[in-house]
Amino acid sequence: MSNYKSVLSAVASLAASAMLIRSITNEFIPYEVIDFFNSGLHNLCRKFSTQLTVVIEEFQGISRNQVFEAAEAYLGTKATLSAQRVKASKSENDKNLSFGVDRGDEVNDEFEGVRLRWKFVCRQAESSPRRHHDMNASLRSEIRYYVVSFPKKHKQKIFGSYLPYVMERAKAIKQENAAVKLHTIDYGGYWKVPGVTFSHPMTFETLAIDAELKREVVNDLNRFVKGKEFYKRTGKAWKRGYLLYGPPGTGKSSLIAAMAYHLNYDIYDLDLTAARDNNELKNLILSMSNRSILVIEDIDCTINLHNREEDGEAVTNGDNKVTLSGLLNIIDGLWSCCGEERIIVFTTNHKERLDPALLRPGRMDMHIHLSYCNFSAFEQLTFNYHGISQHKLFQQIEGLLREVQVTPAEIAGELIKISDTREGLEDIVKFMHNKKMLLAKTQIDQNNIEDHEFGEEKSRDKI
Ligand SMILES: Nc1ncnc2c1ncn2[C@@H]1O[C@H](COP(=O)(O)OP(=O)(O)OP(=O)(O)O)[C@@H](O)[C@H]1O
Ligand SMILES: [Mg+2]
Repeated sequence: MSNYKSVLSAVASLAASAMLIRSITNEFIPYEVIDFFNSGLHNLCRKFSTQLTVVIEEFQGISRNQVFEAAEAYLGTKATLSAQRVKASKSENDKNLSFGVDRGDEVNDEFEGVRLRWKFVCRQAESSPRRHHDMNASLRSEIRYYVVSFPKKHKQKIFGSYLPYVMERAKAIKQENAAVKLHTIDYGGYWKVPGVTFSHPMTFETLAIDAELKREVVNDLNRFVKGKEFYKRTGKAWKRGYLLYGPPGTGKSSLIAAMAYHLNYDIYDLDLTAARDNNELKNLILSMSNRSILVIEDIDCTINLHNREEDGEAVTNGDNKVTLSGLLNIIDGLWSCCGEERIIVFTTNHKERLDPALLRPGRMDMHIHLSYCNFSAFEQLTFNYHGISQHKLFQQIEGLLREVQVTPAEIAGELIKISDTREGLEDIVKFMHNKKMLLAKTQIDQNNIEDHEFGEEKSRDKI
């Protein structure tokens, strides 16, 4: 017992002496000297450690450190796997929930066999005289940084491959989570900032076009986004042009929406009549962001695209001085030398009305014909609207679709009226029969008119 007491009193007196020494040193020994001893001890420990620790501070001067931002996004995806506490958040412009590491928490990661340990550190900013030289730190109430530790011998791999990988992954995570934005032109001739969240309901899953054509388009887009190396190797600008043509209501605008969602690219909807002249058009193109789709709808209507030779100085569309040569210069010149990962889409109901210069091979990489509804598109529509993929009337409808030209928009319009598909599909058959009869009648009328005119001509000849 006495032994126990003496041990206790020895510990107490040791602690008291330590406190005393500490307060004396704090009072009388300058900070610089304490720092010197502390860092000496620290350096000694570091020399013998096999681990290397990298500190990633939140700020770099007044701007945010991009490595810190990347770590924040990247670790969010890891946090749900190994952290004790996870932060969840979502802003209006995000599609999904984002997760983050909570203060003081640790996350494990592994890269090509190397184990890494991340920690998110937050501490109160000191207002001690020692920190006054650091104006930013003294203005902030909290200092935040990540530390990542890993075996020293893998330094090269971590700096050369892992950290760049974290940056790349973070970029992709942010892009995946950002909602698609639609940009239109304001009165001053600039893109409205910020764009509005694009919420068209169409995706490639719901788009009803020929199944083979759909596959072709999706594959083409996938090749394009993965083509960074290809475009670099071949010296081609990382751009792609699509011309969508076909009658009204066949899904041209719907296809653009599906493309934007598939790629997660913003849409820049360029109304050529809203741009005052070629110069304004140039500025608009220059101020677009990468990973975006420039859309020019109804190109045959918004600009007089004929008479290329004349349009150099001509006022082609009322007061609008945007010309075909201006547009072509942009596609060939500016468009191809600024920015990357960009898509341009033209739509028209009348491909035959476009100037051949616009259709020249190499100008628009892919011409996509959106046509009347075929059976594969019909099946997709009935599935979208009523969740059915089989029906006794399908065979009859398949036959009718070969004879009658109906647009997907018309079929969609009929399907939406139906409440009970068993009965309702009869109405669609009726609708197509009516169209067929109308078509036959117009054909007969047309023939009668032609016969009549021919008859009149003949009798004139006789006279
Ligand atoms: N291929 C399709 N798949 C699914 N729905 C379609 C399709 N085509 C048309 N629709 C329906 O019809 C509506 C109009 O289609 P959309 O605006 O895409 O046609 P468009 O070809 O752009 O016509 P326009 O030439 O008049 O601009 C869409 O909102 C959609 O509901
Ligand atoms: Mg359209």
